[in-house]
Formats: sequence, structure tokens, C-alpha cells
Amino acid sequence: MEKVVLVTGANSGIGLALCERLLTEDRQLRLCLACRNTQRAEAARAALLTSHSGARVDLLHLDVGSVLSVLSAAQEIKARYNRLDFLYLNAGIMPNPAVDIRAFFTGFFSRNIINMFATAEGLLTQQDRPNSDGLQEVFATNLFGHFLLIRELEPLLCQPGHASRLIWTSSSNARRSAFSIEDIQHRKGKEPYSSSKYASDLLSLALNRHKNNQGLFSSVTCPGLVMTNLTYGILPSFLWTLIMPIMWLVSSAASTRVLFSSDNDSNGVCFPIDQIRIFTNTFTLTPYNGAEALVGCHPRCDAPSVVFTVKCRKLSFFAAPLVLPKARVAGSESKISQFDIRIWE
Ligand SMILES: NC(=O)C1=CN([C@@H]2O[C@H](COP(=O)(O)OP(=O)(O)OC[C@H]3O[C@@H](n4cnc5c(N)ncnc54)[C@H](OP(=O)(O)O)[C@@H]3O)[C@@H](O)[C@H]2O)C=CC1
Ligand SMILES: CC(C)=CCC[C@@H](C)[C@H]1CC[C@H]2C3=C(CC[C@]12C)[C@@]1(C)CCC(=O)C[C@@H]1CC3
Repeated sequence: MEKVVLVTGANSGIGLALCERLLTEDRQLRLCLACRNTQRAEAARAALLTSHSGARVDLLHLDVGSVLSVLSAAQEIKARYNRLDFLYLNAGIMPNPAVDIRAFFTGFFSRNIINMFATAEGLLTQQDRPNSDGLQEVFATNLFGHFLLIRELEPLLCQPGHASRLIWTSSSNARRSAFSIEDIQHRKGKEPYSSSKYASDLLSLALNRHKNNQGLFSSVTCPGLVMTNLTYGILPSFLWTLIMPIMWLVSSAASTRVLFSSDNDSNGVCFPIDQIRIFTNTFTLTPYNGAEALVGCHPRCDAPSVVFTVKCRKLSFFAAPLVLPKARVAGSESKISQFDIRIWE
């Protein structure tokens, strides 16, 4: 049966790499690239068709930062497709980022160094602004537009006898302390990106709670640090080249990826709800590698109750079970009782 997959922000970076990988995994897919820029979307489609001739790749105009655009795209999706198996909520922005150099050097010579490179905690601020709908741009793009899209697509996503999956591209930068329920748009703070990603983690949990019984399952993934337009907006490319050796040094510790589940569906099958990198493997993260977790959510719909995937050197392989019980799930401490370890390469 042909599966319908829609990816937001599919024309570059992780989204585009995800599309490439999905088409490689499943030739039967009907893939819809939902992008705000038609020219870039057409270029992405052409590139995908060059590597996967004969693939079914559709284009859809969608600006997730605009309420009107989301509403009309949702109408178009409902008119075009009679099912939606996977909805990848990947589009995201980080406008006007600034790195706190002082905090970087303080963190670099402290015990917090691994955490700093993995999460950028205390390092990054952004300047947000209201958009034409009067919403804060980061909140509207990274979270609200996607939320509205899901709500509008419920007739497709919650069909009896058919399971659909939502897969969010979240971030290790998501932090509980950056998010406030009194200021969900993060109007007052300087970390709207961190706040929006934490809010998407929370939303995913809430969607699971309320929609699992209607056949809708939501997962959150973290791609790690990936070199894309987004990261090239943080530092100029020559600086990235300069700090590459530091990145390599820090990332040489390990790369552990955890995909596990805490919500059972009514059939006793668990669906992965979160993916976490415990150590960082920062500079090796190409968009292809960054899309790993997202692709992992696609074919593993009927995953075993706990899937814990380890990609690491010997040392961290043995260390992983020690750190795992302390893994963070959307801001709360979570205990993992069983795991199935696979060593990659
Ligand atoms: N790179 C990294 O290290 C990390 C990235 N992420 C997340 O991964 C996701 C993809 O980012 P990444 O690939 O790195 O960066 P890119 O900038 O390469 O990709 C972002 C994509 O989102 C699209 N987009 C942005 N705003 C909108 C909008 N309003 N409507 C529709 N599409 C939009 C962009 O389109 P356009 O080309 O038109 O701008 C682009 O296709 C984001 O959610 C990001 O937060 C998470 C953790 C780490
Ligand atoms: C010498 C010097 C100024 C180094 C700065 C390094 C930082 C630019 C990076 C260290 C950790 C990185 C990181 C991200 C961006 C770049 C860093 C802050 C992200 C915030 C990018 C987007 C994400 O979603 C998560 C990343 C976490 C790690």
C-alpha cells in the first residue's frame, strides 16, 4: 500500500536529507514537500528526482509561520490525499542568533563542557519579533503553525483502523527553564528557540495522551548539531572551520542515541516518543546523519517496547547503561528498565 508522507521545511538541510533517505528506504512512498519558497522547493524536487527517478514527489506551498497559509495548505492536503501516514514537523528557524563568547570560554574550562557543546545551554540568544499575524515569529514557525496544521488535518490523521505518525524535529537546545506557561510565545525572554523546542516536546507528549486512542502517535527526535543554513547563521563558515578541531575533540567522547517509548497503545505495542543524544558527536553531523533519527521513526512503526540504539566506541558502549537511567524526556527524569542495544558499525 502506498504510504503518504509530508515533510515541512523539506527544501534544505535535515528536511531535504530526510526526503532523500525516505525515498531510498521506501520506493513506494508518495512524498509531499511542504515549503514556503516555490523556487527552492522545485530545486529540491528536481534533486530528489535525479537521485530517485520515477519517485512520486509532490510540492505544496506552506508557510508554517502564517495562519492563512497553514489553513489553505491543510485544505489542499485534504483535497489531494485520502490518507496521511507520516507528518514530519521539521521546518524551523533561529533568527538573529548571538553566541555569548564569555560563557563559551567559562564553560569550556568547566565540568559543564560536554553539556555545553551538546545543548548550547547558556551560550545562545536570539532576537525574535512579531509576524503579520501578531505572533512571535519563532513560536509561530517552530510550534504554532505545526500545531494548527495537525488540528486541521485531524480528519486525515485520526481515521478509524489506521495509525498515523507525527515526527517533530526538536533539539537538544530545548530547555525547561527557557519555557514559561505564562509566556508561551517567549515574548519577554532571549531564548525563543529553546522555548519553542521545549514546547514542541511538551505538545508531543500531550498529543500522545489525547490522540493515541484515535490512532495518532507523536514522536520527538533530536538530530544533534548539523551543519545547515540554520547553523551557518550562527557563526560564519570560516569560524566554523576554525573551531572544527575543538568540536572533534569534544565529540570524540561518544555518540549515543536513544529511542525509547513510554506510551503503550491499546494493542500493547509501544511507540517511540523521544530520542536523545547523551554525548555529542557534533561536527560529524551532516544533514544525512542528522536525519537518522527521523528516518528511524518511519519504518519502525511497530518497534519493540524499548529501542535503545547505541552508536559508539567501546568505552561509551559500556558507559551507556550507566547514563541511560538518567536520560531526560521532555524535561522530566525518566527511568528505562529494559533496552535492546544495537551497535552501529
Ligand atoms: N541544524 C541543527 O544543528 C539542528 C536543527 N534542528 C532543527 O532541524 C530543523 C531543520 O533545520 P535545518 O535543516 O538545520 O535548517 P535549514 O535552515 O537548512 O532548514 C530549515 C527548513 O525550514 C524551512 N522553513 C523555515 N521557516 C519556514 C516557514 N515559515 N514555513 C515553511 N518552511 C520554513 C526552511 O525553508 P527556507 O529554505 O524557505 O528558509 C528550510 O527548508 C529545524 O526545526 C531546526 O530547529 C534541531 C537541532 C539541531
Ligand atoms: C569558539 C566558539 C565561539 C565556539 C562556539 C560554539 C557554538 C557556536 C556551538 C557549541 C554548541 C552548538 C550547538 C548549537 C549551535 C552552535 C553551538 C552553540 C545548536 C543550538 C544549534 C541548533 C540546535 O538545535 C541545537 C544545537 C546545540 C549545540
